[in-house]
Amino acid sequence: MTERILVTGSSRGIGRAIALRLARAGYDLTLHCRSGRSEAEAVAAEIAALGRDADILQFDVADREAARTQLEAAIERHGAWYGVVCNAGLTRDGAFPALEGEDWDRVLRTNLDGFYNVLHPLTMPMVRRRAPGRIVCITSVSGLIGNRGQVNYSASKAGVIGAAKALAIELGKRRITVNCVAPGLIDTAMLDEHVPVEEMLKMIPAQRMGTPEEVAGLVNFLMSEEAAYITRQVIAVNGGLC
Ligand SMILES: NC(=O)C1=CN([C@@H]2O[C@H](COP(=O)(O)OP(=O)(O)OC[C@H]3O[C@@H](n4cnc5c(N)ncnc54)[C@H](O)[C@@H]3O)[C@@H](O)[C@H]2O)C=CC1
Ligand SMILES: CC(C)c1ccc(C(=O)O)c(O)c1O
Repeated sequence: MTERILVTGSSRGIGRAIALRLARAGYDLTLHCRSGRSEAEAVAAEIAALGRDADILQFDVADREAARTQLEAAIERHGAWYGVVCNAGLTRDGAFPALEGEDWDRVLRTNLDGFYNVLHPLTMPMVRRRAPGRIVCITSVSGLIGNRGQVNYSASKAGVIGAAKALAIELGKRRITVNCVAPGLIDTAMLDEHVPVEEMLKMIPAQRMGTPEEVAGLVNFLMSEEAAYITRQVIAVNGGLC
């Protein structure tokens, strides 16, 4: 049977590129969105045109109950996933003195709690498959070195890196790898208006933004059999930014 991979936040941007890349590599997909149902359906149609299957889940990753209910129901339908890409995430940028509690909470609830809310219901079913598995978390250069105006976001992504490294230890013996991909500045429609793109370009040796497809290529490799001995790592895709 074809292996199936869940990609959260795959209706657009980096998540969409990852889903399409994985479909081209021969996997079936579970797409996921919060509100962009019609965009997710368009991605599913592209995947069907590639000859692969795609179903769609819709929930807020910050909503623990909704995530568990939907994920457990999907496992009932098609069994545990071979792979999971925790990609859904958001920014609410602002200089720290001006950062509202709401901006802190929203970013931490989505990016860090989302790790628990999505992966906790899936991990034991993955273990019970008694087969290799793959977990990839999309973090950020912000989680590695911090970034001005992103105290909340940097904390959330650094938290995910710590969580992923710990989970990699717990799952290592089960042949389930857990890695982080840390993109730098990637050209998506949703780059926060506060991100000083021109300033950042000066610090990037490659002198350009990355593309979602360049992130997707690495995720595809980490999903492959060839990557079985790579776990507990954070791999950057950032044009040399750090
Ligand atoms: N664009 C960039 O320069 C960089 C992006 N990243 C990370 O890459 C990932 C994807 O980002 P992009 O594609 O650029 O952004 P995007 O905004 O285009 O895509 C994010 C996706 O996550 C979903 N999402 C956000 N909050 C959600 C929630 N509470 N529940 C369910 N889904 C939710 C959105 O609906 C969207 O589909 C994020 O984790 C982001 O932090 C990391 C480094 C750089
Ligand atoms: C500082 C990093 C490169 C960054 C910048 C902007 C966004 C965004 O607006 O989504 C990110 O997610 C980042 O990780």
